[in-house]
Amino acid sequence: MIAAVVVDVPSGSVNKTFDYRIPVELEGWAEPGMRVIVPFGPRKLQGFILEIKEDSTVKGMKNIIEILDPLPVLTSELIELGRWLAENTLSFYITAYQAMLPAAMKATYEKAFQVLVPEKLTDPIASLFSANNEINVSDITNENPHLLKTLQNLAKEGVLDVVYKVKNKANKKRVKFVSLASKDLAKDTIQQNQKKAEKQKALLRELVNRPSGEYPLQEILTETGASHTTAQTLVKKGILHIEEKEVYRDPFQGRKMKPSKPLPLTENQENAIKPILHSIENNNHQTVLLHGVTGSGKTEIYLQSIQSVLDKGKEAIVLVPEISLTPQMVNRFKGRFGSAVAVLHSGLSIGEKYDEWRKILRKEVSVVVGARSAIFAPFQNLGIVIIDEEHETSYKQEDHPRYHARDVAIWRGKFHSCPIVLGSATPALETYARAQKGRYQLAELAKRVHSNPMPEVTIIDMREELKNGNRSMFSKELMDKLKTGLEKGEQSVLFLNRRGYASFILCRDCGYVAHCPHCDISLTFHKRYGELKCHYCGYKEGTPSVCPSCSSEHIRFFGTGTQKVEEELAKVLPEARVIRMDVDTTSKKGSHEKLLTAFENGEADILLGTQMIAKGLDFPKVTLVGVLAADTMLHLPDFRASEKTFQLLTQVSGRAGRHELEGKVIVQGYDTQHYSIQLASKHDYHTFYNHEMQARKLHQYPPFYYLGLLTFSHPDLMQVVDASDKAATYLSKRLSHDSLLLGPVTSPIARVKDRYRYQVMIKYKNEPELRVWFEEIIAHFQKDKDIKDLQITGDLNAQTLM
Ligand SMILES: Nc1ncnc2c1ncn2[C@@H]1O[C@H](COP(=O)(O)OP(=O)(O)OP(=O)(O)O)[C@@H](O)[C@H]1O
Ligand SMILES: [Zn+2]
Ligand SMILES: [Zn+2]
Repeated sequence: MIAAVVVDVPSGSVNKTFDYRIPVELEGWAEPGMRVIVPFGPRKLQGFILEIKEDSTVKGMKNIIEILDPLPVLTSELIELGRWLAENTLSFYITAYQAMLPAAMKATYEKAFQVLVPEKLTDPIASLFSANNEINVSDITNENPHLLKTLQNLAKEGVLDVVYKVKNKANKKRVKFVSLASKDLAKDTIQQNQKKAEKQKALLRELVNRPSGEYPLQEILTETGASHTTAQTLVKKGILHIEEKEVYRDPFQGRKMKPSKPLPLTENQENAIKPILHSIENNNHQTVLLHGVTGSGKTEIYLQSIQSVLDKGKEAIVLVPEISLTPQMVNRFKGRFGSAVAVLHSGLSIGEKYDEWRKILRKEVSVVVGARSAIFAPFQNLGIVIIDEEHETSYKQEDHPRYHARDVAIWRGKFHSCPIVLGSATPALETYARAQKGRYQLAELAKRVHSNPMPEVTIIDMREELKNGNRSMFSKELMDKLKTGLEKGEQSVLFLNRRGYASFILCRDCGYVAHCPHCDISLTFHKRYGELKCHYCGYKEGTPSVCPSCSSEHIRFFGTGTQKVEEELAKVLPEARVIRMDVDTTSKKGSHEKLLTAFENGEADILLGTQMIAKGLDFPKVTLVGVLAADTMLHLPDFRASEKTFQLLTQVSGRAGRHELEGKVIVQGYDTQHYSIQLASKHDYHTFYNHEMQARKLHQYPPFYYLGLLTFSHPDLMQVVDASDKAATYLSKRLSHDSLLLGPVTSPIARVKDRYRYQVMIKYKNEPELRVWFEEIIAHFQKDKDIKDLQITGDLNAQTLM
């Protein structure tokens, strides 16, 4: 039998399957979807069997060396999905398949020298191989590049051999345990009064004082302050034993989950869940947009839909944006479905992720809650996919393969004839437009559960505050409300929008922000050249020293950090207990959860934070939400700036007054007249939608046009300019006249890691050949040996241009 294998070489010329013979001893075992190790040139590579067939026309076929999996890790559905994914995202097949699997299953490769003719080796080389017949190349290069040359020469002479090894990343969790070789020996060592070895003695004393047995090495080291080297020294002296053992990983070990029962649905919820249940019962595919205001009970609808899927013996995937994948969120699903739930998110270690994923493959769970890549969960009887906060940009992967989880979900929904539910209080414009056209079914929840009102929003113009002599970052009203909240023992959330920090200039007196005259986006400030620049069309102008609109000198770069806000709070409200949540305070594993739990338990009065506190939080005692600098994001060089601002303000406001206590929101900003701020304060999605659609139509942006984007990067600016120029010319000859070609221009991020970046943008409605042209361009430059280091990425449906 023959296996068609796609191998782990992400390159254009290898982007196909290769035929390998299945050796007799592996016949009957090999199946499509299994990982294998195959010879490829001089190397050994990991690959996936995509197909098993009777024969092949290939001459001189080699044998499969090894099969890595007892069962296929890619189901036949995923094999098909991978093909579609690779083709539609302009990725290599191998990249698409690897994206579907946990990182632990990706191979790493090792090159090593092995001794062929030991007699010909002289010292010191011979001694290198004394312990083992083999040395990894990676072990040498770091320490001694000179030695590498010697070994390479020996390999040329045939004294050494070069072998390629495939490593599986550690799949099982291993922990080092330490024990004493003999207690007496340890005691003797402690007695010797050697001054230097204090740490060694401390370590031994710790173990002597404990009941004999093994202890996790890390625990002992932490306890005694000794280092790994100290422990190793004692092992060499024969006083200690260290042994690695396997332990089981459970990210939710020892965590208490509050069990929950289905709630009787409100009338609104009853209506909204109908189309979903209908699709489940009739086994037909349907995409349902669940548009429900914050606190309208969307989650309860998700839970009950999942229940009916489980009742039919099917499985469910729930996607949640990474930053709202909080323990609170997970508990809502674990509380209802208990151990039937697996969780996949980036906070887990590679191994924990792998373990959770295996539970899915082994059918030990039937619900998975996770971030973007959980859409590839290898369920075989999928009954529903729910995408919460469907408008979130993190559902689009901005690296190969550039897929959008929403598109993959719909593909799988068609395959399994099951519903896809897109939930949001602020659906993406594209999504709502499709619902209006009837391509998606629309279900709306216009009211909060129990009809408690949406919080009242007050907009404060900080220019006015400045005029009235208030130079602080808090408006008078926000200060007053913070104080009242403190007195009443209620909680407040302060939100600082950090996106767009210092990248544009703003007049503190009149709110003026420089815009491109051609593109309807703000100009980006480039400190190095002291100029303002448009990242879409290349327009530029000098930085003004006075405001062009009101001649004020208070024109400056905008930006304030959370830390500064915290300091200011300590000055003006010293009695308030503040928890600050930003990248700095949450970088340690588990700290995110700790801070939220502390706030939930009332250990603080104010939660101050960035984007990460905007979503999903459901705290009963929060009555006030303050938004500092609501408008910073409006000025990002992004055609979605208004949409993102509206979404964010709506989300943040939605954190207030979700339960018995009434909520209040104060939004501060400079450009407060902007429709996205005004309409968010009125909780008016529909007007916003209509307004924004007009703007998009006028400026030819999605959802009226798709954006195709080709990005070029190279360390040499001239190469990038030249290549992008050629590509633009190539495309301009082929594009239909309904399409628009923009550029080449520098990318919004003009240089990354010393590589210059240029882009060509195509706005198009229907361009069926575009994928082929992109592929041709990419292939053309790959063949050109002179510009070897040129990287080109293509995206047929770019979500952002940043
Ligand atoms: N039918 C119901 N009866 C009683 N309480 C309910 C019902 N449905 C939901 N709730 C409660 O109402 C609150 C808000 O619901 P939920 O968090 O699901 O809203 P949401 O629409 O997901 O909000 P957001 O988009 O802001 O996250 C929750 O505390 C939830 O337990
Ligand atoms: Zn001004
Ligand atoms: Zn422009």
